[in-house]
Amino acid sequence: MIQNLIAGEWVEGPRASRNINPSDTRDVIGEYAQADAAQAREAVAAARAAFPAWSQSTPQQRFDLLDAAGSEILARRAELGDLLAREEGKTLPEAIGEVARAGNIFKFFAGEALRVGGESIPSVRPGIGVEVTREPLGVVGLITPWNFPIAIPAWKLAPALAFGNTVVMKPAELVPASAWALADILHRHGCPKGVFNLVMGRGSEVGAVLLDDRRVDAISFTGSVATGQKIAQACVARMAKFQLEMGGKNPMVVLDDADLDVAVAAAVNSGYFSTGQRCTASSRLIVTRGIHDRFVAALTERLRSIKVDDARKAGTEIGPVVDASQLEQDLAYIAIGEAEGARRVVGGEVIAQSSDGAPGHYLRPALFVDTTPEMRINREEIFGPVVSVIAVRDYDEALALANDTPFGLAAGIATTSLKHATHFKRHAQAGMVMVNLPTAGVDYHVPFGGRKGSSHGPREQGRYAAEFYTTVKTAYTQA
Ligand SMILES: NC(=O)C1=CN([C@@H]2O[C@H](COP(=O)(O)OP(=O)(O)OC[C@H]3O[C@@H](n4cnc5c(N)ncnc54)[C@H](OP(=O)(O)O)[C@@H]3O)[C@@H](O)[C@H]2O)C=CC1
Ligand SMILES: O=C(O)CCC(=O)C(=O)O
Repeated sequence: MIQNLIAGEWVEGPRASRNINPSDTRDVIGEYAQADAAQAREAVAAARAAFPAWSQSTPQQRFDLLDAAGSEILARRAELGDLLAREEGKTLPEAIGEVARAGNIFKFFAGEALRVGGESIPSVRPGIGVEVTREPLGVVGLITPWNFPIAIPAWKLAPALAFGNTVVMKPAELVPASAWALADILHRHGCPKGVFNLVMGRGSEVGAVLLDDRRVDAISFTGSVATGQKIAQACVARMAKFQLEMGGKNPMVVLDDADLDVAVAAAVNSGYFSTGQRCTASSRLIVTRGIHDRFVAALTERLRSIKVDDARKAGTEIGPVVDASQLEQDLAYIAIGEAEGARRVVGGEVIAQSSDGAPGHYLRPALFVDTTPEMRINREEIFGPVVSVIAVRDYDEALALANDTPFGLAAGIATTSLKHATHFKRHAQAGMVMVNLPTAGVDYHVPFGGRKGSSHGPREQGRYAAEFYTTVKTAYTQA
């Protein structure tokens, strides 16, 4: 059994879960310990006990740990990428890219540990000095999803540690291996006992402890809206700080003046790569009528030839869906789209096996046209390779529809018009806007997050991560 890390010790769980490869469901990656509530509480106690010393550690100590972890992750990107592709099902190049992203995130926050600063501001009263400093929060609980098994843990964990917090992390049950690799790396590089604790297990059990235990000062979560709402309620009830990154129904606008190749490439990447399982995926393509037919024809042709296969096979462009229940959700939405009167022009068929005959959760990427904004497929997050096209008259109608959603994570536009690109950047109601680029696949050193129902709390990543992982103190001194 592959163990949890609690108080610097590797510990068995009362149960174990099997980590299954979605490209070949006969392939069991390993048996991973599942912590129970009692072990989760032990992990919280360990993090609490480790906090005083870690919060007083020098920036050099934190830099050294994070920098060493980053170097190892980068050096092992091919091996860890293979593991990630095997447990989650994104393609090998995507998985290796994600591992590199995680390594770079550790390096970035190693630097941030050295840069934690403050301000000295003259008081409005004579003879008084004011200092503004940032302090760690205490114990931070990290609850992470399955779709970015190493990058999301990294972008929560690295800033938490850089700013002097101790951590209990609960990765998604479906993808324990990448999170375990992070724990192993930190442990071997001398992370002090209790500073980082890994508790793999069920959200309803292990996650629930993190939400309810008063010794946990803050929660950072990425996942579904439904779970995010539960987390918000639990944190508000005991006044814990929290940060939520949830779903998206991200629009990509394609205008008549767009470069067709650029628009199709951005749509394919945004909508279908990583099997559409990204909160930044564009699942609504809002297309003006002058380019609509050409765009749909070119996109359909590209999708007909796209290679859906084993995630780790050379040449695969789209891997499997992560598991049977997500595949069921994708198929249910395809049926809903058809029942709503949308026309499926390509894809949507289950493929039972890889090209080598391995049983997996494969789905041909689906495209709906003749859709209307009020259809459920245009309002709810599907989280699979299922995309719809909405035809519009002009830019103004496109912008209005792009913003007509309860979500606000990312929004894209394909256009050669500087006027429309500039206007869209200003008026898209989203946390991230992309011009002539996919909406998914973001940089690791700049803020990440959204508005409306997509996100709550301060931004993640880049310098802005300090807003969540520190608390500000204002000190007055009479000389
Ligand atoms: N925006 C995004 O980045 C993501 C969105 N999603 C959306 O969510 C849907 C469902 O995916 P799913 O993985 O079930 O998402 P969840 O929101 O259920 O899972 C995200 C994390 O929260 C944990 N969790 C679940 N329930 C609780 C709870 N009551 N208390 C504390 N933690 C909890 C999960 O644990 P565990 O899984 O181990 O039980 C996991 O670690 C997807 O189909 C997709 O639409 C999913 C992933 C990422
Ligand atoms: O698009 C990306 O690079 C990040 C997406 C993401 O964080 C998510 O899907 O949860």
